[in-house]
Amino acid sequence: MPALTTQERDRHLPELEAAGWTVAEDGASIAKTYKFKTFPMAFGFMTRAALYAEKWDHHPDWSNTYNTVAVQLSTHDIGGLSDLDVKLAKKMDELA
Ligand SMILES: C[C@H](O)[C@H](O)[C@H]1CNC2=NC(N)=NC(=O)C2=N1
Repeated sequence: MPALTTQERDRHLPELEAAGWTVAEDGASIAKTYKFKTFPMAFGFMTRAALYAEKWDHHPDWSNTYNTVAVQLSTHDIGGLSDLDVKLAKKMDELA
């Protein structure tokens, strides 16, 4: 999985930032914290996202506290961002 090119970063990252994702200072990951009304809603979101993570063999670094899910996405194999991070970020926004 290749790293996003400069042009791809310029195309995708502003859109993700507008949707509430923040790009890490080193540019190697993106993060977003989702807040739900209840724990079952937070856990339901994680369950749905987990099915895509497994299907795409691309897994989030995330944590859950009650109704909050903090997500960090990065492509560990390359130590940076790839298409899969953009794809999973968009899917998570769709599922939230
Ligand atoms: C062998 C397997 O394809 C890799 O370990 C996958 C699994 N899930 C992964 N998830 C993430 N976020 N980054 C990876 O590089 C990655 N690699």
